[in-house]
Amino acid sequence: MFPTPLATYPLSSVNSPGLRIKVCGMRSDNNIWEVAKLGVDFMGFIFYAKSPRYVVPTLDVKMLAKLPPSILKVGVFVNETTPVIQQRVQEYGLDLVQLHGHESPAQCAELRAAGILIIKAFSVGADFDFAQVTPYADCCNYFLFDTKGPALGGNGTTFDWQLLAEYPLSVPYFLAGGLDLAHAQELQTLRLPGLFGIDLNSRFELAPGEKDVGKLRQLFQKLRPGSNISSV
Ligand SMILES: O=C(O)c1ccccc1N[C@@H]1O[C@H](COP(=O)(O)O)[C@@H](O)[C@H]1O
Repeated sequence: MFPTPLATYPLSSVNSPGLRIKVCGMRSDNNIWEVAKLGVDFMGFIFYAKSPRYVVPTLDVKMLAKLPPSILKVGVFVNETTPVIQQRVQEYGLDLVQLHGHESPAQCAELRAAGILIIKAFSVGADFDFAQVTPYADCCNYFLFDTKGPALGGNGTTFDWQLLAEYPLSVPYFLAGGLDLAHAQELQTLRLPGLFGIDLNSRFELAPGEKDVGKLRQLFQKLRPGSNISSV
């Protein structure tokens, strides 16, 4: 069901056999470390200068290298050039890139040919058509479905998740857009074809880029009861 990604990353490199959890928009050392202790599977860093979560001025590359390899580091880019993405991947030791703009299938293929693993994001509105996703199926490792809104990401609003009940492809995807603690119960029972993980961002913040670790812990405890969330 999940051919490319799980072949690339053995299951043992991911903490949970259930829904994978990505926490995105991390910026500061202490906060990164505290979130790491929760047992997050993917951690996202935003390399988009117009975002309030832009990471370049605050991120310590050496600190990032100390994260356990079980936490996959995702660089989030918006309409960035291939050479810049490649440079950031090398510089920060990123495991995957999340392309959150209007990147073409050709650019995804180019990055993939360079050995880079790709999460391609799509903005979902009421009129969403999976036909726009199909050309990306052969060149991306994961998809991410976010809510269409005024900003290209980080809008903090949800979309109708049942639109994904019609998902016709085999590429696994992350559910994103305004996920909050209040969704815990719904997420526990959510069954959608291809759903691989969830992406937590602005609804778990004290300030842009500063995650509320207590609130995140509550969600982890609800989604992963009985797991040791402070094992790092
Ligand atoms: O968070 C941002 O500032 C951001 C900016 C540009 C592109 C993506 C961004 N974040 C991504 O947006 C989604 C949804 O976030 P939210 O839960 O609605 O706040 C998430 O995938 C982030 O990775």
